[in-house]
Amino acid sequence: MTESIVCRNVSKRFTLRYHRTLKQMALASVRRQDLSDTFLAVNDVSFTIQQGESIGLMGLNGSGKSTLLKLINGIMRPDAGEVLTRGRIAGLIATGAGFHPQLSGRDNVFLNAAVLGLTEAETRAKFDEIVDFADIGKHLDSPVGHYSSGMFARLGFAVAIHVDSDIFLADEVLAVGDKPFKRKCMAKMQEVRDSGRTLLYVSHSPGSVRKMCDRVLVLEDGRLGYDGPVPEGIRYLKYDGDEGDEELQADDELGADI
Ligand SMILES: Nc1ncnc2c1ncn2[C@@H]1O[C@H](COP(=O)(O)OP(=O)(O)OP(=O)(O)O)[C@@H](O)[C@H]1O
Repeated sequence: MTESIVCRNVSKRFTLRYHRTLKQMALASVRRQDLSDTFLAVNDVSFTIQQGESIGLMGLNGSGKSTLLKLINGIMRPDAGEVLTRGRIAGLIATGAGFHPQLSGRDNVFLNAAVLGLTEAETRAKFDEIVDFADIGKHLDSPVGHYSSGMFARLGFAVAIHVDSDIFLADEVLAVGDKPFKRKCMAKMQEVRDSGRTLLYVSHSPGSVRKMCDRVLVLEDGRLGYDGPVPEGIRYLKYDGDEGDEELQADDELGADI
């Protein structure tokens, strides 16, 4: 087996900023007190993912999932520990990331693909497929600064999924897309999984994680609370008690990020 992602005692610290009165600031300055609080968004997290594994990254809002993906992707550096990855990484982490607002969708496909490591010729060869998948019609030639968040996600996901990567990171992909697009994304991610690429998929939806993943990591206040099989992970999160709630169930069937 080949290791694909290794995190060893990874931590990331952020500064908590909140409003202070002028009086509080003046007093702190006189007393030479430091008014900034820091906290660990990712706290001493360790795990190993083998090439071809499909992992659901779950946890409540603010538990550190997106931060962990950014550390794996290399957008951020850890303050402690180390992150090792093997091969090319693609994915959709933050909607609109890697897009230039004043350029058209068409130009942004080339820009985004270049950022992900594709040559111009490679992008040209995949261009029609990418545009077909995004299905944003005549908006392809409008500046992306005027796009809705759903259109951003469509184009970003379309580019990322068509890059031949070894690791695919998916965060919030399904949160803003409409239902037909969500179905399309799920099908495409299943293809990614079946092709032996490593899939790390952030989701709040037990249904889509059951469908897509063979292992679950659960973050709790930045710490890795659970790492193991999917059904137990969903039970650990207490996400398995929605049986009576028709609205949640309907969303879940589609694999929506609720
Ligand atoms: N750049 C930053 N500076 C300061 N704090 C940050 C920054 N990015 C994230 N945080 C904080 O770190 C914590 C973890 O955020 P993160 O986005 O990783 O959570 P998440 O699990 O992805 O949440 P959600 O499910 O809501 O998307 C939150 O408290 C968030 O406010």
